[in-house]
Amino acid sequence: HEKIDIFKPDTHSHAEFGEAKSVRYLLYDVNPGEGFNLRRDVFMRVANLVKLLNEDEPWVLVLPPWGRLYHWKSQDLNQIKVKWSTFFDLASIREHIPVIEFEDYLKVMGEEVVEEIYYLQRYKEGWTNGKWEEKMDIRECIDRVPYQKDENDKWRGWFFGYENVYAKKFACLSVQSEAGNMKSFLMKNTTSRSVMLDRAEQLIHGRSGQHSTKFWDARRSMVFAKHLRDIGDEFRKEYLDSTDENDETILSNWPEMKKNHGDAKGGPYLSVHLRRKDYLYAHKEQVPSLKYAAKQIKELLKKNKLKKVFIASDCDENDFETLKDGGVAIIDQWIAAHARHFVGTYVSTFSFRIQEEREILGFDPETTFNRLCSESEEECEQPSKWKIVY
Ligand SMILES: C[C@@H]1O[C@H](OP(=O)(O)OP(=O)(O)OC[C@H]2O[C@@H](n3cnc4c(=O)[nH]c(N)nc43)[C@H](O)[C@@H]2O)[C@@H](O)[C@H](O)[C@@H]1O
Repeated sequence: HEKIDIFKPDTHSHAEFGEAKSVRYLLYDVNPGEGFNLRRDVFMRVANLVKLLNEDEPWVLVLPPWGRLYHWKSQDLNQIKVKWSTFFDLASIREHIPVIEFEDYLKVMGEEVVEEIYYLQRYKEGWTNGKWEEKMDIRECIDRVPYQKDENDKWRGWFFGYENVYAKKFACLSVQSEAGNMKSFLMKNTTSRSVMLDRAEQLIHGRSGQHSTKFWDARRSMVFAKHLRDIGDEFRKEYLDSTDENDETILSNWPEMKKNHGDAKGGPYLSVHLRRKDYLYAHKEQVPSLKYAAKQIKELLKKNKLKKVFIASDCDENDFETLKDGGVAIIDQWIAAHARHFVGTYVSTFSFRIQEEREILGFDPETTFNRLCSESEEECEQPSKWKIVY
């Protein structure tokens, strides 16, 4: 067994639970159609479930390798089985909860196995009398599930592209529940060393939603990997006259970093997240034409007395050769997060994650919770201000 330092001193150490309780592993996956930034949101929900579990039992969250993402179109790059450390700083995440990469999990298990899988689904009958009620029950599978039993009674599925992995047990679980309430299910109904929740996006934030410190602790722990931040910082310095010292955006170890709104000044540029592709038809009414976007950008530059603009976009002109698509997107987010003024795209989770990053850095919310409008909107409602709480 490879020795990996997954238990940080401030989380519960294995020894604290006594020898009787051995470490258990929670795995999860998300609906294949979901993009990178919604997946980050699902991570926060599952992370806080693991946080709760660790109050009673030592559980480690197994980070689902990235891959097969609908938006990652670069053909020539090998974009499956991508480790979390490619994008995030695991030491920072471990300040919140114990986590392990899937590859390391397989080494620890010594076998390519997931012991039990629960495929989360809705209730067939929907919400009864239209009221939200917390519940979960093992039920027949409603939709066709992406797991099949082979001739040796092994459950086969995607498993992030690891072809030999199998599960011993499989069931569909209807849920109408916030992530934290899975704790009692896991503690009462499962005993295996490893349990996987597929379609984890079915679980909602609930009480650990955007207004809670729990949400923000998980969010703050998701620090981008240093090698990506460095590329973003290099670009800021070279093209945007932006450094952390001048802009008052110095990042410290997240548990100690508590900024006030307005502490951060930001680099002397405007940043825009201009979402195109599927949004051009999915949100036709709220997404501007390029011409109208340009008009708004010009006005914002004038209003904020800025001369430079950084545009993050998924439009086709993007042509980066050596970085994985996820890496480029993170650098875009990083640079956009450091601007003096930001404007995003209607309901894009990509924009939401930039807004959160700016909250962490300590920007005035007025410079953050903004979006572009389309020419057809009579009232252009601006995004809700999800302010950081400590
Ligand atoms: C309609 C829904 O929209 C949701 O998208 P939305 O929230 O914007 O945000 P994401 O879930 O991140 O998905 C959008 C993906 O498109 C790329 N992308 C978008 N904007 C940029 C950008 O400025 N720069 C770069 N480099 N890449 C960008 C990137 O790969 C990103 O993860 C999706 O999660 C759902 O799957 C669904 O399609």
